[in-house]
Amino acid sequence: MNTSPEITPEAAARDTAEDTYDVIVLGAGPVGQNAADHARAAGLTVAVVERELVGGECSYWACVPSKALLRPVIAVSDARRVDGARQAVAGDLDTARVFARRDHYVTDWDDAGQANWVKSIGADLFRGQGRIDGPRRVTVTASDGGRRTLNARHAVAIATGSRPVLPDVPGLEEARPWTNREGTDSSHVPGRLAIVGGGGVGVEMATLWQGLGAQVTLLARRPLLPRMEPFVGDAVTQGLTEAGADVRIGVSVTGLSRPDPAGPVTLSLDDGNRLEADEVMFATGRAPRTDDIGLETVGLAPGSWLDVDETCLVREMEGTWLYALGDVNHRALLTHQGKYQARTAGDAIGARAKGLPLDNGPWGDHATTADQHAVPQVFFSDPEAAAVGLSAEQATGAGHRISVVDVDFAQAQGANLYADGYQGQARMVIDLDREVLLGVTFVGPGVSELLHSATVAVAGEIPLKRLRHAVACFPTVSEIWLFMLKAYKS
Ligand SMILES: Cc1cc2nc3c(=O)[nH]c(=O)nc-3n(C[C@H](O)[C@H](O)[C@H](O)COP(=O)(O)OP(=O)(O)OC[C@H]3O[C@@H](n4cnc5c(N)ncnc54)[C@H](O)[C@@H]3O)c2cc1C
Ligand SMILES: NC(=O)c1ccc[n+]([C@@H]2O[C@H](COP(=O)([O-])OP(=O)(O)OC[C@H]3O[C@@H](n4cnc5c(N)ncnc54)[C@H](O)[C@@H]3O)[C@@H](O)[C@H]2O)c1
Repeated sequence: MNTSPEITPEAAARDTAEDTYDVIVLGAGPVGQNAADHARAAGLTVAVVERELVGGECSYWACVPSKALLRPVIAVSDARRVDGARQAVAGDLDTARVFARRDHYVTDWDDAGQANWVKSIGADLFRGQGRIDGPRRVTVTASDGGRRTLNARHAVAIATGSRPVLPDVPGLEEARPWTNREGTDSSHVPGRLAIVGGGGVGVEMATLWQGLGAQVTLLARRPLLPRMEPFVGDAVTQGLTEAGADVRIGVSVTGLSRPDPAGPVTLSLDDGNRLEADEVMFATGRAPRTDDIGLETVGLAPGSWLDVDETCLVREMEGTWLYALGDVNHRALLTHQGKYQARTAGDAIGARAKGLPLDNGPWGDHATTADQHAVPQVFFSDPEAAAVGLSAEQATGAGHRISVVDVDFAQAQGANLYADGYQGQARMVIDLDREVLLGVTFVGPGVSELLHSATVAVAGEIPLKRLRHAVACFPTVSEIWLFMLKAYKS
């Protein structure tokens, strides 16, 4: 792991002058990196501050390792759905190779490659804890205590991400629970794993660890994946159950105990039951990493999510200098959406710095309009879950007059050729006043790669009348579009 400080006390003492950059980016996750890239492309000087690993949670303890671990699990499952191939995958997963694959994709938690990339775009990397110290000013404290002050001519972009939130239940500390970190960096399969929380992290972790051979119990207060259409959670619950996991809905943990640190952990549940496991993981949501970044020095509440406008400027701030990108603005806790915000804001910072007019009306170059209308999301569960835009409930809640079209994938021959007895469902939510799509949801094997077609249709506000002319190839899973559009017309 490369976390060595680049600012030694000697270096700090040598360089007493304060450094001034056009833009300072706090946090070098995928979002901070994209903001830096676009600000550099606009010809601005950029300092990037990172306290842990360049690449952020996404590269080392979230998206990348989880998908590297999930892919073998889902690949085997997919093969088992195809007669003739099923017979060739009779054995267990080679967990050592699966973990080695993960280690490859996280570059053994060494960030040298990504740090070099930051330098290659002409930005300066400062390793240490960044804190805002009044308007347009950031101090960086390295792990050896060296301090440096950076001034920003034009902008400070906060891209410090989020951390897991654990419920305040008795025995939490003694239980030494896993979070997304241990759930993605462990190289040992626990015999019994209890996972608390039925959102994206809980569902993917249950899929993954059950697939790797643990006996998983997933404890969720509400039906799984509650932000998606209800049929998604039902299908994913069925998939997990068929894989051998014990999925319990409507259950909360009231206490934990692990008297022997080397022994099992016991969970007390609000239904009166107790559950013994070798490890317990909490996947109960996220909090912004804004508690120790000096927000109080500019009149903002430490630890708060940061409310932003369409260019990602923090709303409660005077002037046009403070931006909040990615998880910290709570728009959509997704890497791709944070990167979209970073590209947009980076370009807006460039335009503002040059005094150019902003193109920040709906769908303009400097507006994150898709955050409101067309956020795509894939959960790599088995079956996969994919959605973009609004669910039927969200659309109705937002005051749209809608029509809902539900179609079973079994109708599409392409789906059946993809997986024998393909089980999956699709839904379109249509704005009846404009005859465009407000949202699309798919659940089924392989639907992750189908989602972008729906994202294009929703973001492009393509009239359904025109969508009919976008012909899906025979025989592909995409033929579902034909059946959805036909069901709407009839
Ligand atoms: C298990 C899991 C799986 C996920 N899978 C997916 C997925 O498949 N697809 C997807 O789109 N999203 C996924 N997500 C969500 C995704 O990880 C986040 O949305 C994404 O990491 C946000 O990027 P970011 O750059 O805002 O924050 P981060 O990736 O968290 O990066 C922030 C960086 O800022 C640094 N930092 C924080 N404070 C300071 C400071 N004061 N000074 C200097 N540096 C600081 C941190 O060290 C970190 O490197 C997943 C999340 C989890 C937990
Ligand atoms: N493939 C992907 O794109 C992907 C994968 C994983 C996570 N993510 C993103 O990361 C973010 C964090 O995911 P997450 O699953 O940690 O959070 P989440 O907020 O999506 O889900 C947490 C769940 O835990 C439940 N919960 C909260 N407190 C609880 C308690 N005490 N006991 C039982 N249940 C409790 C909540 O009701 C909620 O359903 C999400 O926004 C998600 O979209 C994305």
